[in-house]
Amino acid sequence: MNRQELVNTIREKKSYLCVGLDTDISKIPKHLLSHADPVFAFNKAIIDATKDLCVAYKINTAFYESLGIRGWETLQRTVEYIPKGIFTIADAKRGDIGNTATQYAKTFYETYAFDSVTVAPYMGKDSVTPFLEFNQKWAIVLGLTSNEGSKDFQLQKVGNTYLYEKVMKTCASWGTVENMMFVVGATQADSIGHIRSFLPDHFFLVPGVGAQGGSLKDISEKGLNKDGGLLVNASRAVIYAGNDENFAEDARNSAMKYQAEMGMYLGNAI
Ligand SMILES: O=C(O)c1cc(=O)[nH]c(=O)n1[C@@H]1O[C@H](COP(=O)(O)O)[C@@H](O)[C@H]1O
Repeated sequence: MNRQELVNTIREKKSYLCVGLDTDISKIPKHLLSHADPVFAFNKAIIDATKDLCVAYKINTAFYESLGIRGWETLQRTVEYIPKGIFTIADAKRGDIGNTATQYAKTFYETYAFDSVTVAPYMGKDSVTPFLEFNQKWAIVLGLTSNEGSKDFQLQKVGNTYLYEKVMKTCASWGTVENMMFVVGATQADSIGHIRSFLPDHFFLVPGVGAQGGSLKDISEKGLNKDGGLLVNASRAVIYAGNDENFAEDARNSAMKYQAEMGMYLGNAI
């Protein structure tokens, strides 16, 4: 999917919600366990219940890889089930030397046909640029992450500048606003305005609302740009909003609350 199509979808749906399919087989309602592929049965119901409210789905590959070959089959079924016109993210956080990075890019862009993959930039230019060489595909580079450990490296200063800022500016120079996005955690609301000042046009993938406590209001007020420019992810807060026969309806109600709030913020911004 290209940038303009994503922006149009955000405008049409009045939403920048990304639903995170971090589906843990031990957390899905027990009645689904009799299905041939219980995780897919769960994902299918969640997608059916939320597809009109969100503009992206993020599949965290760890939850699938941990199940071995069955997990990869579920991942494939799930990504193929996501309706065309909804942006797909393989949250795989890959990062390796050039020829290996190219294989990772092919895995997620070609074999599984995702629009994008999350990339850890620690190994530098030749670990990131292979993800930029595919038409209408996106590298989503870790910028300032939502977790406690972001203090260990990202929020250390190199000279007068935070390391995350140096990394984001350097990575941005390798790509364009058409093939690169950045992860900025919703728990980093104090910094998102500053990040927007030096990256005015990039899309940010913002995880950390819901279970991690980030404020949708704060990050929206500081992070939205004229094109939307945000994909705000909620995983557990949507997919595990309920845990019985009504789980899909509960997920829909949770997604609807986020979408309604986003509609309000978008109204002022784009
Ligand atoms: O790249 C990510 O998606 C990511 C980056 C980050 O800084 N923080 C973060 O939580 N994530 C992912 O976003 C999702 C958050 O899930 P919930 O906290 O359940 O909404 C998980 O899949 C995390 O792996």
